Amino acid sequence: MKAAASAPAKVNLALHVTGRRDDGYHLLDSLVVFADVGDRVTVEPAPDWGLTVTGPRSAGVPTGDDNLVLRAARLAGGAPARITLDKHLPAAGGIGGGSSDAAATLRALAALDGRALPDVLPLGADLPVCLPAAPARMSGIGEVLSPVPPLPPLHLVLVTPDVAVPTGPVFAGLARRDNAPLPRDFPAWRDAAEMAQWLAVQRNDLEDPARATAPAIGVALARIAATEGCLLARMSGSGGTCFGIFDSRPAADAAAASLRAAHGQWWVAAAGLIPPESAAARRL
Ligand SMILES: C[C@](O)(CO)[C@H](O)COP(=O)(O)OP(=O)(O)OC[C@H]1O[C@@H](n2ccc(N)nc2=O)[C@H](O)[C@@H]1O
Ligand SMILES: Nc1ncnc2c1ncn2[C@@H]1O[C@H](COP(=O)(O)OP(=O)(O)OP(=O)(O)O)[C@@H](O)[C@H]1O
Repeated sequence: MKAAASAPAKVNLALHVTGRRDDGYHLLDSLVVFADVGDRVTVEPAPDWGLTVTGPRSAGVPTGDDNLVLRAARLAGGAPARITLDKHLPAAGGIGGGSSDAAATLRALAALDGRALPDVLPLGADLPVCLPAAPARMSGIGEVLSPVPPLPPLHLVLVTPDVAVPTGPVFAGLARRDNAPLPRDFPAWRDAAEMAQWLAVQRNDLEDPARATAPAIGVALARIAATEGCLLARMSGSGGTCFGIFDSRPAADAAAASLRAAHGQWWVAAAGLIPPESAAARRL
C-alpha cells in the first residue's frame, strides 16, 4: 500500500518584518497562499526509513538525514516508511520547498496509517503554514496562523532566477527590523486587479537585502513586470523566487512562455492557487 501528498509552492504575497525576538528570529506579518505547482511525496511501509529523490529539480537536494522530509518523518514517529520525493520546485528559492515537502510527508504518513499530524516540530518557521497548505495570515515567527477573506481567482507566474538565496543572510541584511505590519483588517478582494492594487501598497521587506545579495532578483522582477497583463510583480519569502499576478490563465501562460524563451536558465511556471478547502487536491 502507498500514500501520496503534494507539496505545493508557498507564496508570500506580502511579507512585512515587524520586529526581532531576543533569540534573533524575526517577527513577521505575511499573507501566504499556495500555488498548484509543487513537489510530490509518496510513502510506503518499509523495514527502515529511506529516501529517494527524483524529478527535474533533484540535483543538489540532500538525500540523507538532512533532508527535511526524513527529519519530519522521524520526528513524527510511527512505523518507518520508504519515502520518494519527486522534486519540481527549486531549492532555496523562497517558496518553501523543504518545508512544504516536510508537511506533505506528514500528510502522506497520516493518510497511510492514520498516525497523528504533530502540532509543532522544530523544523523551520515555514512548516506550520505548510501543514494545512491553505491561504493564511502568518505572524509571530511563522507559528501564528489566522484566516483570510476568500481570495479571488489569481493566476501567477513564478520565476526563480538561477541563484540559490539562503534565508539567514537575507534576514541578517535587513536595514530595519521594526517595520509597519499589514493593515489590521484585510478587505474582501473582488478580483485579481483589486487584490494586486491592495498588494501594491504592501511590501516584501526582505526584497532589498535579497536583491543586494542576488542582483538577478531585480532583473527577474523587472522582466516579469514588463510582460503583457502583469498586474504586479513581487518576491516571495527570502527570494530568489519572484512572481507576477495576472487576471487570466492565458495571460499567465503567455508571460511564462516569453520569460522562458528569453531566460532559458530560469525556472518559470504558470500556476493557479490550490483551492483552500481541498485537502484532496493536495493528495493528487
Ligand atoms: C522568509 C520565510 O520564507 C517567510 O515565509 C520564512 O520565514 C523562512 O522560513 P524557513 O525557511 O522555514 O526558515 P528557518 O529554517 O526557520 O530559518 C532560517 C533562518 O532564517 C532566519 N529567520 C527565519 C524565520 C524568521 N521568522 N526569522 C528569522 O530570522 C534565521 O536566521 C534562521 O536561522
Ligand atoms: N526537501 C528539501 N527540498 C529542498 N531543499 C531541502 C530539502 N530538505 C532540506 N533542504 C535544504 O534546505 C535548504 C533550503 O531549501 P528550501 O527549499 O526549504 O528553502 P526556501 O525555499 O528558501 O525556503 P523558505 O521559503 O522557507 O525560505 C536547501 O539548500 C537544502 O540544502
